[in-house]
This record gives sequence, C-alpha cells and structure tokens, in this order.
Amino acid sequence: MSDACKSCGKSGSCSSQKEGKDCGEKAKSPEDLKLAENLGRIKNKIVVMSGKGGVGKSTVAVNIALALALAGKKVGLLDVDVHGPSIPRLLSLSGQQAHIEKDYIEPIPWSKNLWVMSLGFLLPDPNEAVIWRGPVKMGLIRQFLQNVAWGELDFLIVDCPPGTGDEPLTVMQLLGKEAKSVIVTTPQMLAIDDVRRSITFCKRTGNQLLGVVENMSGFVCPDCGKRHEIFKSGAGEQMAMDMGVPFLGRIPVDPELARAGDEGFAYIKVYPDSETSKIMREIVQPMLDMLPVTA
Ligand SMILES: Nc1ncnc2c1ncn2[C@@H]1O[C@H](COP(=O)(O)OP(=O)(O)OP(=O)(O)O)[C@@H](O)[C@H]1O
Repeated sequence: MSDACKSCGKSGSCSSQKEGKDCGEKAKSPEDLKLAENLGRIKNKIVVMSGKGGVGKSTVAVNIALALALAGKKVGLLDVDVHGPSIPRLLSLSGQQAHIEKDYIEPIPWSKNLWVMSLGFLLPDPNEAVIWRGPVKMGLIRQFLQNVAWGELDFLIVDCPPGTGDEPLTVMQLLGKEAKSVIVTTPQMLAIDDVRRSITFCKRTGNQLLGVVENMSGFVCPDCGKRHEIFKSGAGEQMAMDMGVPFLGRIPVDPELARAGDEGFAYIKVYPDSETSKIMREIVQPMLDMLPVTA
C-alpha cells in the first residue's frame, strides 16, 4: 500500500499525513513540478508593468536587465508582449531564432550573463500579426516560464504588455507571490490614472511593488546641461507618495536613449557616465540589495 498523502502526493514529509489525515493540498501535475523546478533556479523575479502603452516600459526593462548584467549578475529577460514584442529590436537580436526541442527552449544569449526570450524568436515571420485569444497567450507564457532553459539566474526580468489584462495576471499567477513588480509611468495625469490601477492590481494579486519609475520626466539639454520640464514632472513621485509605494527614480527624455532603442545598442554600456545611466543604476540598487551579501 502506498504511504503517500492522497491529496498532495508527498510521502513522509507531509505533516497532515503523519497525523493520519490528508493535507488537502492539490496534487501537482508533471507540468507544475517542471515549472516549480525551473523557477526554483531563479533567485529574484521582477515584473515590469505599466498602466499605459508607450511610456517606455520595454526601454526601462531592457536597461534594468543590462544594468544588472553589467553589475555581474546572471540575468534573464523575458518579453511577454505577444502582440508587440519589442525586446529583440531593442537588443539588436531581431531575426534570431530560438532552438526548440520537445520540452525545452534555449534562450538567446546577449552576453555571457544576459539571456533573452521573446515570441519574436519563435515566429518564422516576426512582421506577421499575432491574432491570439487569452488562453493561447496564457499557454505561451507558461511555456516561457516552464520550458525555457534559463538555468541558475540571479534575476528574471519580465516585460509585460501595458494594462492589467491576461498577460500580467498569468505572469503573476505562475511566478507566485514572491515575484515583485516595477511600474513605469510618464508624468502626465492620463498615465498616472492608469498607474493607480496597476498599483491596485499588485495589491490584489498580493505581489510586492518594488516601486514606480517616472520615465520621460524632464529633458536635460545636451548642450547646456540644464533640465527643462517638457511635461509637468514629479506627478509619478507624488502619486507614489500618496499611495504609500516606493519611488525608484525619474528618467529624463534622452535622445540617445531613443536612438539606442532604434539601433539596438546597449545605452548604459555605451554611455556609462551619463545622467540617465546614473539614474538607471540607482533604480536597480534596491534589486541588487535583495541578493545575499557575499563575503
Ligand atoms: N527616456 C526616454 N527618452 C527618450 N526616448 C525614450 C525614453 N523612454 C522610451 N523612449 C522611446 O519611446 C518609445 C516607446 O518606448 P517603449 O517601446 O520602451 O515603450 P513601451 O511602454 O514598452 O511601449 P508598448 O506599450 O508598445 O509596450 C521608444 O521609441 C523608446 O526608444
């Protein structure tokens, strides 16, 4: 006779079973076990979200991943924007095709410690429109988290499409409560209203919000170095304070950051001493602080 708990399938280690009862925990499917094993090798999961489209979320996600990788950490960058995967272009990886085995997908290496995965690496023609409903997208996100051979990572950075729909919800459900989020906004009130919804979303899913980033906040003139407030800036910081969530930093409009996105070069590597790179490094500091101190 099997001595495994009828509910969770564990034998010996299930405390309820030792007391002669079943624990009531649902038995894990082989897929769930594989997901747990893959995610168990990743120390920190950070989900980059925004309430509104076009606020620079992918740009921020890429630069967070680059800043962490340049700090010597092992990083994975996952693009779950199924309808508009922009990470391949931002990192000059367009046209690359991921190697796929039966239950295993190899991420695309960007450097010796940054690996990337996006639907853009799986489509034969990346310019083809993807017309998928929620369940298919949810299945793909599961494949990315369960079957991509991320290996041992210090950080997995997940770039979500804007809003609080299927993709961020699936990501949070699969990653679990230990995933933390970063919310990107611009200073305009229209964007700020949507960010409030993203903050409420994280509170509802029970995931910790690492903080809010205000992007395209002012413009630093490359000639005179003076800061100009193109839009009213500081609204993101004010809103973070009002809602009692941390504020991580303000990234200015930087024409070179836009060029880096178009041409696919690593801004923070090419301009390590710029004001924008300094701010990016400040934004990742709380993430680096999450790692145990090594002697
Ligand atoms: N601080 C910045 N300074 C200058 N240009 C920027 C800045 N942040 C982002 N951009 C530019 O704005 C455009 C939109 O950025 P990005 O694609 O990162 O936004 P997104 O929020 O991820 O968009 P989507 O909603 O489509 O996912 C890009 O061309 C990018 O290069």
